[in-house]
Amino acid sequence: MPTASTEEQLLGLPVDQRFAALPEGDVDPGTYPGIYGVFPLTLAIPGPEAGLRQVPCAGLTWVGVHPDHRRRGVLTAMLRHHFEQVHAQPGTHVSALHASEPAIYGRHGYGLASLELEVSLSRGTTLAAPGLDEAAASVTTRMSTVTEPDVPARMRECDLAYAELGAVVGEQGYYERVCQQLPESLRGREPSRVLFARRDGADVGFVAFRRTDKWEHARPNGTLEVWGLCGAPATRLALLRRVLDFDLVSTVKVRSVGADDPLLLWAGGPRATGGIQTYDSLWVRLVDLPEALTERAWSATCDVVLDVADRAAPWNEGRWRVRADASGSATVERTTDDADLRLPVELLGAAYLGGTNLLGLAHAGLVAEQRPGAARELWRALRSDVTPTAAVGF
Ligand SMILES: CC(=O)SCCNC(=O)CCNC(=O)[C@H](O)C(C)(C)COP(=O)(O)OP(=O)(O)OC[C@H]1O[C@@H](n2cnc3c(N)ncnc32)[C@H](O)[C@@H]1OP(=O)(O)O
Repeated sequence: MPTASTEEQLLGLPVDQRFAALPEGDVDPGTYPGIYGVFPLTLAIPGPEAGLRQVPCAGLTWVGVHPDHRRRGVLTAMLRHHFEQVHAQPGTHVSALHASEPAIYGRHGYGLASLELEVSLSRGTTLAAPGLDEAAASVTTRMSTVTEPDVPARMRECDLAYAELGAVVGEQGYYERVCQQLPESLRGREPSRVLFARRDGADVGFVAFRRTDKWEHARPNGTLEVWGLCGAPATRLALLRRVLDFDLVSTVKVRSVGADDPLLLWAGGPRATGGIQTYDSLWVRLVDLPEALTERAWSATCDVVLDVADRAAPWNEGRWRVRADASGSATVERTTDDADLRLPVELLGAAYLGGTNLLGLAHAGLVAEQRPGAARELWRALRSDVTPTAAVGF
C-alpha cells in the first residue's frame, strides 16, 4: 500500500481535471467504477517555415476501471466523456496518452505517433561528434537534487525553450509531480538528481537521472538511469558525456530517446551500445479533426477527400476535403464529393506529427485508397523533415 496520501499521489493533476464514473444499480455505492484524469500539456507539432508550433493538448492519464466493473464499457463511456469535454474546450483539439497496453486505445481513435528507445551504454562510451565539440565544451554543468525548490520551474523553462517535434510540456504542477520523491518510489535509492547545463550564466538544458548503487566481486557496478534530457544537440552531447563519466557507475540507461536521436550516431551505431529496446511512445487522437489538421503546417500541396470513420467522436465522421497550399496552410471542409481515401481517425492521429508513413499504412492494407496516388499525396503533405522525438511520461 502506498504511504503517500491521495493528494500527494495526485500532485500536478488539476482538481477540475479529475473524473470518476458514478456507481449505478446493484453495486457497492462506496466504489467508483472508473477514474481518469487530464494533464493540460502543450504538444510540439509541425509549424510554419520548418519550425514548430506548441499547441494545447489534453494529456489523458490515471485511467483505471475497478475489477468489479471491467469489460462492461466503463472505459468506453469515460473516453466518450473525455472527447466531449475536449470538444467543448476552446483551443484544445487533440488528446494524447502513453498506453499501459498497446491493444487498448486504437479502437478509441488514438494512433501511435512516435516511438521511443531505451539505450544502454557502458561507462566511458565515447560519443564522437566533431562538429559539436566546441559548442559542447562551452557548456558547464551544475548538479542539483530534484527536491530543491527552483528545480521544477527551471526544468519546465528548458523543456519549453528546447521542445522538439513530438515533445510534450506540462504545467508547473506536472514538474512538481515529476520532482516529487515519494518513499515508495525511492525504495532506499538516492533521490533523482539534475545536472543543469549552463552557458553565459543561464540554463540551456538538463539531464535528470537516478543512480542505483551496487557492488559485485568487490567492484563498483552501479546503474545510472536518465529519465529526462533536454537542450540543443551540443548541450545534450555535453550532458551525456558527463553522465557517462560518473564514478562507481558501470551502466548508463538513457530512456525516452527519440527514434532518430543523434545518440546512436554519436555512439557509433546500435552495436556500439549495450542494447536498445524500442517501445511505443505517444498515442495521439484528433478530437476536432478540421481544427487539428489546420493547426499544423503542411510540407507539400495536396487536395484529397478523406472518408473518416470515428465512432467515438461522431462529429469527425464522414467526408472532408483537405487542401494544403504551397505556404504550408491547409483548409479542411465538409464535402459530398467522392472519397479518395477511406481511413479510421486513429491513422490520422498516427500521422499527425509527420512521422508515421501513411503510404506504408496503405501498402499494409490499413488505408483504403479509392483514387490511385491519393495516399502518397496526403503523406507527402503530412510528413515532417525530422522524425518525432519521444514524449516524456505523464
Ligand atoms: C492513459 C492511461 O492512463 S493508461 C492506463 C490504463 N489503465 C490500466 O491499464 C489499468 C488496468 N486496466 C483497467 O483498468 C481496465 O481493464 C481498462 C481501463 C484497460 C479497460 O477498461 P474496461 O472498462 O474494462 O474497458 P471497456 O469495457 O470499455 O472495453 C472497451 C473495449 O476494449 C477492450 N479492451 C479493454 N481492455 C483491453 C486490454 N487490456 N487489451 C485488449 N483489449 C482491451 C474490451 O475488450 C472492449 O472491446 P469490445 O468493444 O470489442 O468489446
